[in-house]
This record gives sequence, C-alpha cells and structure tokens, in this order.
Amino acid sequence: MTERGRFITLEGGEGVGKSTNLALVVEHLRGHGHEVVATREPGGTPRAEDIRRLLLDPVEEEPLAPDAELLLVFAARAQHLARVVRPALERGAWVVCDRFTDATYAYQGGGRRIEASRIAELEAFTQQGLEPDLTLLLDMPMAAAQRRLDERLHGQGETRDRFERERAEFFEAVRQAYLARAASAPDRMAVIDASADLEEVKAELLARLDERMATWR
Ligand SMILES: Nc1ncnc2c1ncn2[C@@H]1O[C@H](COP(=O)(O)OP(=O)(O)O)[C@@H](O)[C@H]1O
Ligand SMILES: Cc1cn([C@H]2C[C@H](O)[C@@H](COP(=O)(O)OP(=O)(O)O)O2)c(=O)[nH]c1=O
Repeated sequence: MTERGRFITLEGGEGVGKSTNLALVVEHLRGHGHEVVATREPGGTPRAEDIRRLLLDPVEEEPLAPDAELLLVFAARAQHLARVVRPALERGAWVVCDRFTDATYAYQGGGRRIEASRIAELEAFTQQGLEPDLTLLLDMPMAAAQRRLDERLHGQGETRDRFERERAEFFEAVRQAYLARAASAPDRMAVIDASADLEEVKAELLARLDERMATWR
C-alpha cells in the first residue's frame, strides 16, 4: 500500500511572504524526491476559485454577512479537499497549501469575531479529522507587511480585494489569532520571523521543515 503523503500549510497575514516562500518549500520537497502538489485556499480547483472570487470581490451594495463568508470559506474547502487534497495525499503525493483552516480561525475568528467553537464545528464536519502535518506561520508586524503589500500592489497596478480593504485593527486581530493558534498547537505549528531579509527567512523556514521531516522518517 502507498504511504499517505504529508500535508503542509503556509499561513500568515497579507504580504508576509507566503507565495514567495511556497515556491521554496515545493522545490525543497521535490529535491527530496517527493511528488508535490502546490495549491491554495480559498481556491485550488475551478469551482473553489469561483467561490474565492465571491469572497474577495468588494461588492459595496451588499456586504457579505460574516456567517455567509464563513460558510463560503468552508464550501470552497470541501471542494478543494474532495478534488485535490485528499486524492493527492492518498496517492502518496505531498500537498503544500497557501493558507488553510488556521486562516479561518484568524480571519473569520479573530478578524470577524466569530466564535472559535462555531468554526470548530464546521472544521470537524468538513475535514473529518484531516489536519495539516505541519503549518509554517510567517509572522511579522502588520505595518511592515502592509508596506510590502503596498509596493506589490503599486508595482502591478492591482486593486485591493475585500480583505485588503480592512483596517489596521482587523489585521492586528488576525495576527494575534494566528499567534494564539500557534501557541496552542506547538507540535504542528512553527512560527517564523517573516520580517527578516528574505535569505534569512528562507534559511529558517528550511531549517524548521527539515527538523520536522526528520521526525517523519
Ligand atoms: N523577507 C522579505 N523581505 C522583503 N520583501 C519580501 C520578503 N518576502 C517577500 N517579500 C516581498 O513582499 C511582497 C509580498 O510577498 P508575497 O509572497 O506575495 O506575500 P503573501 O503571499 O504572504 O501575501 C512581494 O513583493 C515579495 O517579493
Ligand atoms: C483560507 C482563508 C483565506 N481567507 C482570506 C485571507 C486573504 O485575505 C484572502 C485571500 O488569500 P491570499 O490570496 O492567500 O492572500 P494574500 O496573498 O493577499 O496574502 O482570503 C479567509 O478570510 N479565510 C480563510 O479561511
């Protein structure tokens, strides 16, 4: 029987360097000879990407109710798990995902103030016990991450999505909720200082990854 693949997630606020470092993690794992599926949430399948658009589109005439937002996040997750994540893990591939359920606790829990117990109910219903083997949390003060994001948005002429339009208090609550999650799950989550130079961040990330992979052999 094929051994189940490992499930690794990258987390953190906007602009902390998740996308930049995801590529590095993928390359590192491929170097170890693993089949790797790189994906993201919300999204990762065409249908789930449709739901992502609903979540990110800033429709000013009709604000999205927090519970509707929460259910859409889990609807996208259910589709992504069924179509991409579970099949990959079952055939022995490793899955590296840009954001997962810790983001729901951070954004819908911390940011939108939905009770964690309600998120946990949907988590249990949707995931049926599946959770990441390792979560790399990129942490840094939100103001500095915001400056990176401003440069990126400016450089690409992008506009801000529904979340990127939130206020500083929202992002601070997101950050604190992420840190609280990491403190309560130290065996699964590794906190990485994302404010350092990219080379330093990469080195710390790979060190944490190797450390954890050594315990899986
Ligand atoms: N350690 C770092 N130091 C300086 N700039 C960085 C660092 N990591 C990423 N960046 C830059 O910051 C911006 C946001 O990074 P990105 O990977 O898109 O973040 P995220 O996916 O978390 O929103 C990009 O322009 C990226 O090149
Ligand atoms: C996975 C997930 C994402 N989100 C939000 C956070 C992000 O603002 C947005 C899109 O994620 P993402 O594209 O990863 O953000 P960025 O690259 O700008 O850091 O979705 C939630 O609110 N809940 C969730 O469960």
